Amino acid sequence: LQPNRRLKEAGDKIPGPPAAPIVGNIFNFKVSGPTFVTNLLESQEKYGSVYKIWLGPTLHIFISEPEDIQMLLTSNTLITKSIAYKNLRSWLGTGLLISTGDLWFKRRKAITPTFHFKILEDFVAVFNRCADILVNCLEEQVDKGPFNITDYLSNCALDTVTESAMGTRINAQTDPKNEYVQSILDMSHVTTKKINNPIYQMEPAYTLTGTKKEERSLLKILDSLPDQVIQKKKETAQNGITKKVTEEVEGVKKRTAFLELLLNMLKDNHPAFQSEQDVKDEVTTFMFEGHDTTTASLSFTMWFLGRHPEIQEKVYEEVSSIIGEEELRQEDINKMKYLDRVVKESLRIFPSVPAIGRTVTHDTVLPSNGMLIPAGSNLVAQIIVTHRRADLFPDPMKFDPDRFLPENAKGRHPYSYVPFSAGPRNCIGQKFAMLDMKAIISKIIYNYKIVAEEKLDTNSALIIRSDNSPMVTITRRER
Ligand code: HEM
Repeated sequence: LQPNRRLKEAGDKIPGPPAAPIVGNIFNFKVSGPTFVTNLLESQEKYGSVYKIWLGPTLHIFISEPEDIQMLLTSNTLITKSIAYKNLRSWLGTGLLISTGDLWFKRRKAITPTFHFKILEDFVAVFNRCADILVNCLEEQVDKGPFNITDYLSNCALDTVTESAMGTRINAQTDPKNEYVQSILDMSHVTTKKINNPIYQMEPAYTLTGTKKEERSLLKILDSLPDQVIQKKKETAQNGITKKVTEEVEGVKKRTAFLELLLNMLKDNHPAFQSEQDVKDEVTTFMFEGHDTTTASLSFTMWFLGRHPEIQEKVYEEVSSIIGEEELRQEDINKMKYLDRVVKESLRIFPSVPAIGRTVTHDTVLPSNGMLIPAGSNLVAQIIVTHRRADLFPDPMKFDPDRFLPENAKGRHPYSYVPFSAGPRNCIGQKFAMLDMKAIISKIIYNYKIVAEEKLDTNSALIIRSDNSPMVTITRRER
């Protein structure tokens, strides 16, 4: 549990909160929970734009200068995720988010074509269908007073990713017995408990804890949905149905790209997919990454729109000039320029992934101040802190979508805004997410007027989410 001497010496030169022997900062610096973001912002204020904490023997160096973030994210060598991600392994296995080296490279190369814009065009039809179901589900809340809209949004986001990328319909929105969404939330909390406690890093000790027991039972639920999804897909593939582009499988038009491709690669003995577990790890990763981040961002955007009626009206005006009798297509969604800025601004103040970390595999120097970052430490890009810096975004907590008008963004460092990360390990689902979210929001605002209560509680466990909020009231728009 002692850091090596070199790490200790380099760490001692970097400012940071006082660390206790052995445990370091685990009691005075929580890397999750409701105070996480304030913690980051206050530490930045107190120690400057580069500071460190010790979690047991591991050194974590936090950065927020755009040029330092650029160095980290564009590096082709600093691609190994930080030690904290190890705690996700029991759940996400070798999936793209946490794998590294040659395996990550092969997988990324194999999966990238499945997010081609032509495939996304087919996915947009799914986003439309799921958003229409959401609008119907919300009908039960019209004029009924405040309710938490996040529950509706998360089931919709889960339906869109499962039906599009996996080609399987699970009807999360209309099936009340779905434990998966809650289990993801619980598993995120288990994972951050593990990150916060270095004792939990020692497997024999961790095995004896209640947290491990909770993890085991959650994994049973979290494993079962990807299993079902793969099984359903394999059955339809055996029937030869998936080969026909216009064919329908259980009422779902064949639009599969991702999972079908993975199963084909497994059949063809592709070096990136050697076992069924490899496929399952990716399905689990994409179902988690593909719906949880999107849900969080949708919830925050709904809150902002519900608090800013004038901005909501501008969105309404824009979407009602585009939505018509026909299904929305990709080009229609791309025309929603104002809504695009609204979502971007919401992701600035609440980036679903508030910070990302890399293991420093070789000594590295920070461009902003020439500080040595030693091999063996972890660098953490505090996306949320950078997004809220007043020197980069004046009056940072003001919700102002027009910050993203090209004329207003001129001169801003390109790495001062990175909600989807950047460089070789950027978010593979960025375009997917923007189309999905814009389709969903446009349909909600086209049909309903939203008013949100002021209270918004946030909580961080891997990603930043709204906690039991936003509470909103909806009324039907008459046209
Ligand atoms: C608002 C929505 C989203 C946000 C803000 C977001 C953000 C991010 C960020 C910041 C990363 C980098 C994480 C890191 O370096 O540790 C990432 C990676 C990733 N995202 Fe997203 N994401 C979103 C939606 C999606 C969707 C819809 C999918 C899939 C359909 C997806 C799949 C992934 C995957 C697989 C990775 C790992 C990529 C790699 O390491 O090669 N994300 N995302």
